[in-house]
Amino acid sequence: MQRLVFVTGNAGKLREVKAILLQGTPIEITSQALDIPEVQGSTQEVAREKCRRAADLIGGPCITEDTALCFKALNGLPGPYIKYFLTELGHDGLNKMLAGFDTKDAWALCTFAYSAGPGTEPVLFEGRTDGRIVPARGTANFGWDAVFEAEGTGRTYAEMTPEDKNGLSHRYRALAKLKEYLASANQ
Ligand SMILES: O=c1nc[nH]c2c1ncn2[C@H]1C[C@H](O)[C@@H](COP(=O)(O)OP(=O)(O)OP(=O)(O)O)O1
Ligand SMILES: [Mg+2]
Repeated sequence: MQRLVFVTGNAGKLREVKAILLQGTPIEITSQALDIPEVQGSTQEVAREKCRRAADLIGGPCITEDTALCFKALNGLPGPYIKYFLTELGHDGLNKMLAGFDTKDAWALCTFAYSAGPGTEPVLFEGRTDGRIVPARGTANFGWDAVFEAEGTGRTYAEMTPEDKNGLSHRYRALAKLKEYLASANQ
């Protein structure tokens, strides 16, 4: 059994990561809720730096995760800053940001970072799910789930069962790569 500390302050992320990883992996996730300061920059820079700081804080191997929500009309913004946009503007405000643009296309991007311990360079695993921004639909219990309609489904994440979301989400796709990496590193 491989033990990994997932450093996150977000209960929704932890719930989904546990559900996805339970499907046949010898990885046990424990978590520490630390709110790590996040630098500005590309999604990769943000992810690397957060993981470095987390490894320093816990003094051992860990994973961290960053989620970006990227609007095509805005060249990928808000991207890694979506948390602040969501807090300040809400679901309605995110829709209004796109009012003057023809395309509501968007993508959700998840970046897991794995650090083998303090002083090591984090390795990144990205997963992306395409979709578009729509007026809120469904049970809004996690972040921007209600305003993100996943391509080809006609449903927002908030209208899906957890199983359906976890079968096609940005997080699921990134975790699949992390799982594969950990499995081969363990041989
Ligand atoms: O699947 C998702 N469906 C809907 N909303 C989501 C999802 N995943 C993250 N979110 C939200 C949480 C936060 O408002 C922002 C990401 O910000 P982000 O810094 O990565 O997360 P966080 O600060 O809440 O937790 P952490 O302690 O792991 O950094 O998007
Ligand atoms: Mg954060």
